Amino acid sequence: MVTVRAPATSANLGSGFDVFGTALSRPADVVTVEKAAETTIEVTGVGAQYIPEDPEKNTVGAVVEALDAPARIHIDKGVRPASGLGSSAASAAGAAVALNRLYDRGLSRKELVPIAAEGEAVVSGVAHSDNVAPSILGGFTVTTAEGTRSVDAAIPLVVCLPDVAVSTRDARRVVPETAPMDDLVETVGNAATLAIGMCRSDPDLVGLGMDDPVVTPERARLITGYDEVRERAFDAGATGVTVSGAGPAVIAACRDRDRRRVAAAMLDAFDGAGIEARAYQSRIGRGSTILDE
Ligand SMILES: Nc1ncnc2c1ncn2[C@@H]1O[C@H](COP(=O)(O)OP(=O)(O)OP(=O)(O)O)[C@@H](O)[C@H]1O
Ligand SMILES: N[C@@H](CCO)C(=O)O
Repeated sequence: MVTVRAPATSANLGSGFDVFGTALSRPADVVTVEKAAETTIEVTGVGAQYIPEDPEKNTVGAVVEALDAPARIHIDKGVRPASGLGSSAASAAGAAVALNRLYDRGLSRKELVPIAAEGEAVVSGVAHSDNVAPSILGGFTVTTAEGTRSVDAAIPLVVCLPDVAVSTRDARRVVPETAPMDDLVETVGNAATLAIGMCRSDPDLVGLGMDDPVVTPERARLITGYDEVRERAFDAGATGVTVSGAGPAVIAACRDRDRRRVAAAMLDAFDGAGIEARAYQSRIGRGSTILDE
């Protein structure tokens, strides 16, 4: 038996659509696997009632197939589904790390990234790796067709999750098919700024680089209260604010001393819009961890 804690993640960070991701220090899924002749999946925890236990429909089923590793699997969800916090990816990442160990497949963490991404194709139609990569590797990750690069960074984050669901599949439908050259230039500049900020663990540069003129404005429309939440977070000291993943969670970078104030301001703004929410005072964290074997 192997048990793995797989963290929530935030993809995109504004300027890095389908490329950037960060592991969050909290929340997390806990995935336990045991060898079995046939694969079965049991899901408990936050939002478990919305998650299929059929291996064909759960992200973990695709990982089992890819590793040829049938197992009895228990997923204890800490990451709510359809949150923008890489819920589907956390389970897939945890299963990939756990099954690799259970069956002694000997794959490196980086080699497990495309395997876990197969699970994302099951739910969103695209095997994007920007959530599974940080959930497996930890830190700040950059994923391209050439593979994944990662760096540890110490950046305080606040993630505010409203009590509404947005599916990644739906949120991908509003992404523009093309972008004007000016927007492309702005996005490249922001993404490069953010990457330098991560390498220097500088929350000001990271926040500055989180702006995105192409994808985020379209997705923000799906989140009631987004503009107010963003403004209030900046007023409270956030250095950057954007949609987390496909939403509806909103993520802010800040300094340690401002984290509580930013969290309170974001919650208050959602409350003003009539939306219940919860805030995670988080930071960039480590990747999947084997808890027990
Ligand atoms: N193991 C799993 N954990 C969570 N959701 C799962 C899992 N397997 C299948 N799903 C399905 O995936 C969907 C949630 O995934 P989705 O990508 O929409 O949200 P998310 O992972 O929280 O968001 P994002 O990718 O934007 O961070 C739900 O429909 C859920 O039923
Ligand atoms: N990059 C993906 C992440 C989903 O969490 C998207 O934004 O659709």
